Amino acid sequence: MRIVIAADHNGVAMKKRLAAWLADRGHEVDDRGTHGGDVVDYPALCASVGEQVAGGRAERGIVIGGTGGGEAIACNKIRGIRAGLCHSEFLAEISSAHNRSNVLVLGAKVIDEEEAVRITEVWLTTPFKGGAHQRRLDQIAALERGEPLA
Ligand SMILES: O=P(O)(O)OC[C@H]1O[C@@H](O)[C@H](O)[C@@H]1O
Repeated sequence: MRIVIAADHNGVAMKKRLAAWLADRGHEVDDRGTHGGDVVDYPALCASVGEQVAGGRAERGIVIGGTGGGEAIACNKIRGIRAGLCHSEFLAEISSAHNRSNVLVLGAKVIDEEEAVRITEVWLTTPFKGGAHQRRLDQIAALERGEPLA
């Protein structure tokens, strides 16, 4: 799978750990930065990841921040992105099974690197359930297009 990843200054070490773990598992990793310790603003990183995924150039995206709260808001502004902020394996499972999230958001101030690996594994391997969840995703897509819901 081609996976695009980014982090702000809070998540550089966690991004490095996840990128190595993903590469070890055979994924192609597109690292969009940031790479150093300087403070950066996360919205452009979120846009970079989101545009790659929404444009079909990556199958999934991962964004790491401090809490991930701002990153989730920013990622979900990109049309076609369903970003899930997941700080447990349960949340990751539901995010994939129900929400078919195509971007995983993590907070490096909330979870440690080993938790991040476990959460990512669950998120990547849990299949979407479809059914009623697809109907709800279709409704979300209609909201995104500015269409009224019945
Ligand atoms: O590290 P500072 O700049 O204080 O705060 C940025 C973080 O605040 C949260 O919205 C995001 O998770 C972002 O990473």
